[in-house]
Amino acid sequence: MKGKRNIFLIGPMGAGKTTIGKQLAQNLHLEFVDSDQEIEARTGAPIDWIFDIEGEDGFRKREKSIISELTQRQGIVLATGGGAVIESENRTFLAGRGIVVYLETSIEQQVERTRRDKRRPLLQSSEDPEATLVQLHTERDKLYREIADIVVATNENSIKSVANKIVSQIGEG
Ligand SMILES: Nc1ncnc2c1ncn2[C@@H]1O[C@H](COP(=O)(O)OP(=O)(O)OP(=O)(O)O)[C@@H](O)[C@H]1O
Ligand SMILES: O=C(O)C1=C[C@@H](O)[C@@H](O)[C@H](O)C1
Ligand SMILES: [Mg+2]
Repeated sequence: MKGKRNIFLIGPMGAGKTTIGKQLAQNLHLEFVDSDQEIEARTGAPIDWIFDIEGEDGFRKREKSIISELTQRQGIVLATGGGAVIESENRTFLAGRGIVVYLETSIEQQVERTRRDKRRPLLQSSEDPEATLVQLHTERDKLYREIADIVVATNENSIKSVANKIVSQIGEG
């Protein structure tokens, strides 16, 4: 059934997965879910605390369990964490259970959009956030592309126009 399909947004920090995901869910009358927010709600602690106390490994275990669960739902727009694609089982679930949309953004935009945010420990702990973003892009771009059904640039476009672009590309517009 058409209304039951899922849309999974992937891409780096600051690509707009959370922001655009909310708009897209509204446009398509689907439920919006954000894996980072679900992890925080269930753990009862913000992401930077989880990283401090359990390390990145602990966070990735929680993320794996959430992605496995959320991708079994139907009719959702899921904004994933920027590093969700690192884990091969997450890639399998995302690719197999919905339409995967890679939101692509320049490093400059990522730097700008994440500058004021204090909830991204990989950038907070870095002396050179731009270099960290370049490094992450080098490691992850191929993983995003491996599972993406469509790739959408979010650089110059407003949130609404990116959401509209996704709707027309996935064929519901
Ligand atoms: N197309 C856009 N135009 C202008 N601002 C944007 C756009 N997309 C996102 N932003 C802004 O950039 C910031 C980061 O966006 P957002 O939190 O949605 O990114 P994200 O991909 O969910 O990142 P993360 O992986 O860290 O969760 C927000 O303040 C948001 O309002
Ligand atoms: O790119 C990443 O590895 C991360 C992105 C965020 O969405 C969070 O999931 C967390 O800060 C890690
Ligand atoms: Mg987000």
